[in-house]
Amino acid sequence: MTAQPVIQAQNLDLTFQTADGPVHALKDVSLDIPKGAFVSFIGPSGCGKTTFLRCMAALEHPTGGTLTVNGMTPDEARRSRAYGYVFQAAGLYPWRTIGRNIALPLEIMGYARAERQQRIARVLDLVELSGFEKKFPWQLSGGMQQRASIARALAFDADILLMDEPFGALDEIVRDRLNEEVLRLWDKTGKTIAFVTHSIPEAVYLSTHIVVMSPRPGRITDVIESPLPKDRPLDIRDTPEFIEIAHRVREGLRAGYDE
Ligand SMILES: Nc1ncnc2c1ncn2[C@@H]1O[C@H](COP(=O)(O)OP(=O)(O)OP(=O)(O)O)[C@@H](O)[C@H]1O
Repeated sequence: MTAQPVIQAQNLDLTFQTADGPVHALKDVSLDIPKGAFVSFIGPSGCGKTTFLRCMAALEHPTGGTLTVNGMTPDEARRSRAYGYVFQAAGLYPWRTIGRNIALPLEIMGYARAERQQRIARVLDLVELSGFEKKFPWQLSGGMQQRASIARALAFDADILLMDEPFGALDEIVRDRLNEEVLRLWDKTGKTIAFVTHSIPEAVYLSTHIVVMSPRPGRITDVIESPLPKDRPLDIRDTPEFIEIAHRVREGLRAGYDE
């Protein structure tokens, strides 16, 4: 990885203290994420993918090692709104319209009304939800709600987007479409994206870098730099190059299980 890292983890360690004893969630995790990369984290349940993402967002605090986000501590990065965060569930407030859901972080940050309106229109256009501003979340399909939640994360124009299994709950056809849309969005905006998934095809289709993790304790076992071109139609998944990368990811996951 040659470009200046936007996220840099060195020997990161995190142990949760629980009633049942310590849980070693991350062990000796070192990773550089270059600017503009699309990095997927894949690994079995409990290997620390979400915990790692939450560390980047300053929602968890490592018990060892160092982590910088845009050259700052995660706490500083959070205060300077360096990232947007998209959760597993869309997490929209049901009593607010889509527009007012997107407006909420902008209101908290003190943007004036005209600026808020401009930004809402721009991000709704980016996720192809123009015209849905006045709808309530329950009037939208699951996929549309997830797009609205991405729009909310994009509204304050952070350089980094942290996405925790955003499409896990959706059917495959909708997921395919949203995968295409996220790639288009990434290409258009040049953001750095860290993306957690359980799906090998999703990880391979989306990423410039695939980080394979293994559990107990959670650590990185492989980082695969994708040779696939940036322009990726969905049927790239049938090419030998794609299948070869998927195979390497699967082998990495299997190795983690066998240890
Ligand atoms: N707040 C917490 N307190 C105690 N243990 C935790 C906490 N958060 C996570 N863990 C534990 O840390 C480990 C890693 O959890 P994490 O949610 O990061 O895994 P994951 O790879 O994202 O899993 P999944 O794919 O199921 O979402 C697990 O053993 C989990 O039980």
